[in-house]
Amino acid sequence: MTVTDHQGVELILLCGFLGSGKTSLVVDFLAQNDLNDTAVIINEAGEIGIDGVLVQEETTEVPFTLLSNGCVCCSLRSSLVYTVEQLLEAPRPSGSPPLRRIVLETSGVSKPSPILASLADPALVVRRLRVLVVSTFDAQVGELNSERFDEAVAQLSAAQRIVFTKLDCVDETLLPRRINYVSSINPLAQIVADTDRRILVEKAFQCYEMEQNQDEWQQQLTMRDLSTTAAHPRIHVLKGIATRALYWEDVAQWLDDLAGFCGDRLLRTKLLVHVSDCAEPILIQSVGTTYSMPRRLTKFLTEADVIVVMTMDLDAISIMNELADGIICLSNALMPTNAPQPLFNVVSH
Ligand SMILES: Nc1nc2c(ncn2[C@@H]2O[C@H](COP(=O)(O)OP(=O)(O)OP(=O)(O)O)[C@@H](O)[C@H]2O)c(=O)[nH]1
Repeated sequence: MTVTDHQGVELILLCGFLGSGKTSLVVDFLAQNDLNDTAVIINEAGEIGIDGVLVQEETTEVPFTLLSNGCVCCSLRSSLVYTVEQLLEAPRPSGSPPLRRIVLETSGVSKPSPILASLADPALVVRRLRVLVVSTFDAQVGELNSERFDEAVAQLSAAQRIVFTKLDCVDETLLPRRINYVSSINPLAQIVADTDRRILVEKAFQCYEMEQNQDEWQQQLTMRDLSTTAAHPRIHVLKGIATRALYWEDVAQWLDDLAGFCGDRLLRTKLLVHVSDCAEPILIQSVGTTYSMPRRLTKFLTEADVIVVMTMDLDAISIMNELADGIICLSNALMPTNAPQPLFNVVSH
């Protein structure tokens, strides 16, 4: 892995379980904005593209592609890469600004991890595509989907931003409980739960523009206070601390080892680390075992490292036993219900 600077088009990977309100969110976004810097791709598992029709009803201005009859997380992976490449290459209509954002609405049963692996295609990486995972959470259905379907958990745990939908159908006294539940699955995600639909929709599709929003990033990288959060029975949220001065090569090796050991059980990794061989702190993330390109953060002032690993059915002790000589010590930030406390001590620095 090498460290690069970033710029370019942002791809908003919109996931969320079946019927959780993805298409409605896209339709509202197109309706309330005059978008000339955005393109939309809709993926539907079935042959008949209802979502696509709904979105096209709303706009004829925005470049639109339908990938139907299969999932972009399995059968349509090469079509997805080709489609994104075409959008990035297409000449812009005269008078239009450069393409800034592609919204990819995935089918409700897609898992984000394989899609992210596809989007890590070298053809897209050289075009500096940045990916932001946004997941919808149906506040009316609440916990049910993620209790029953692995896909729903994978979508929520992969997200950098979780947008609550159907808030108009939920008693507002229930909202703190819902937020608590979502935090137990993904304490790192930005939660968007505005009851004003217009504001919610705007926030849902906001580009990260990281260079301008360092404070927001810092806030998101720091885990929320989890003291009142009830833990999910299968999801482990682990925090890490460096046991000695870090070199980038060692960090890269540790991440490879972590992915190799955890495999499918690795849901999410987020590291902001200071390394001895680079003046700026480095940000690297994964969804599943797919790591994003590491980034140097030029405006990040904090001295503290942030290391968070989220796993399914795999605790800190098992990982620490496997990566025994590791440079990073993991402990539980949030204990799954009934799980034993770790036996090792966290080494501070
Ligand atoms: N009351 C209310 N209904 C909503 C809201 N969002 C979506 N719906 C309704 O929920 C149903 C499903 O919404 P969609 O936007 O099609 O959901 P989706 O996630 O795109 O569904 P799939 O494509 O099947 O995965 C539709 O009947 C919508 O009208 C909301 O915020 N409030």
